[in-house]
Amino acid sequence: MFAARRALTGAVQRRAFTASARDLSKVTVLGAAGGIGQPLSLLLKLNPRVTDLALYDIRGGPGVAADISHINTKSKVTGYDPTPTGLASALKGAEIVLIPAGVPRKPGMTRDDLFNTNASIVRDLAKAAAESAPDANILVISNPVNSTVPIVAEIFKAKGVYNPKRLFGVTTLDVVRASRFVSELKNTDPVDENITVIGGHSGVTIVPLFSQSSHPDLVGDATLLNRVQFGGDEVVKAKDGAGSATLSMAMAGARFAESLLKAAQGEKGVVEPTFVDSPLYKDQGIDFFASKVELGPNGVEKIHDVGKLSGEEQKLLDACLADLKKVNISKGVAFVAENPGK
Ligand SMILES: NC(=O)c1ccc[n+]([C@@H]2O[C@H](COP(=O)([O-])OP(=O)(O)OC[C@H]3O[C@@H](n4cnc5c(N)ncnc54)[C@H](O)[C@@H]3O)[C@@H](O)[C@H]2O)c1
Ligand SMILES: O=C(O)C[C@H](O)C(=O)O
Repeated sequence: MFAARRALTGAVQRRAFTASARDLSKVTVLGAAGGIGQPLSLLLKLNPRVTDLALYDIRGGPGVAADISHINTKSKVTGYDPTPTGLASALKGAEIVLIPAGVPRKPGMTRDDLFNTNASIVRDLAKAAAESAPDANILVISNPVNSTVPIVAEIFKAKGVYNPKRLFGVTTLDVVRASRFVSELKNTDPVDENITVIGGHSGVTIVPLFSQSSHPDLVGDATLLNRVQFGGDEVVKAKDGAGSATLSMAMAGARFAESLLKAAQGEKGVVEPTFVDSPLYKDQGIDFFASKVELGPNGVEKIHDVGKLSGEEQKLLDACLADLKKVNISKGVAFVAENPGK
């Protein structure tokens, strides 16, 4: 009798927890007044799954929040400045933290050239997140993603709160671009194109797998491959000194956040390629890798392996792995070891 009552109470409590998790989804954007931050915040305000939107920036957070808060959707919007409690308040209770804070490229720069500035920005924001939102899903947008994600991991490890299932490098823009570029070539609707992109998020570490799409004939199309791998450069060049992709990135970031929220709210089969702490190439010393990841209430549910590749794709993957190993990941890890910050 008592056991039955305990079981019932447990079930009710679990339901209550699930219901409250469903009802309350706080999303925090760090760098919310920037080129990505503003349209990203706008898209999140339009998402009915988001109940609380916290917008933080070193300048302009409250202004963007006041503007967006007039939009007639249900969520509550709050803006934060870097006051002594601003960042912690923005983070407290967040289910998802998106980080687009940092400087963008100018023509002639690689993403790696951003490392010196963005590494410490991401490190310090990661520290704040580890302290105020240790259980949140952290979505890293700031470049170079292949190095900034390991920085966040090192900080969370140092704080004793690292959960590899809740850290994501956002590579969705590569998938979005690949689908769009293929649809242009094949005269199809881009929403029907689902191109898997694996590896990382810069140059040769971006590896689209056309052999696994409905257009295997596109394997070996060097122009298309170059456009997917260097799509970011196309935008940097066109903006001519005014920054890099912001609007398409905002859409990609909002899509990834929506996928996480859907999965957290119980939807099954939500799969997105993303750069995560991955077992796939750890034996080669590569701790982070983007492949298709099934998302769930705990973040990463299942990491898919890369599947069958064509010979050409295998060569692209080999080049990607060499770059990830040689430069990107270890650079982030070494940065935190040498510059632990305050
Ligand atoms: N992952 C991707 O696919 C992808 C795509 C596009 C851009 N990016 C990267 O996103 C980053 C942001 O790009 P952007 O175009 O929005 O740049 P931006 O300069 O327009 O905006 C950056 C914002 O970050 C803020 N900021 C700087 N330091 C901060 C800190 N310590 N705390 C909080 N906010 C801080 C700035 O005030 C600014 O509002 C860049 O590093 C860029 O390379 C990544
Ligand atoms: O290209 C950049 O520097 C920004 C971003 O990573 C992109 O792919 O557009």
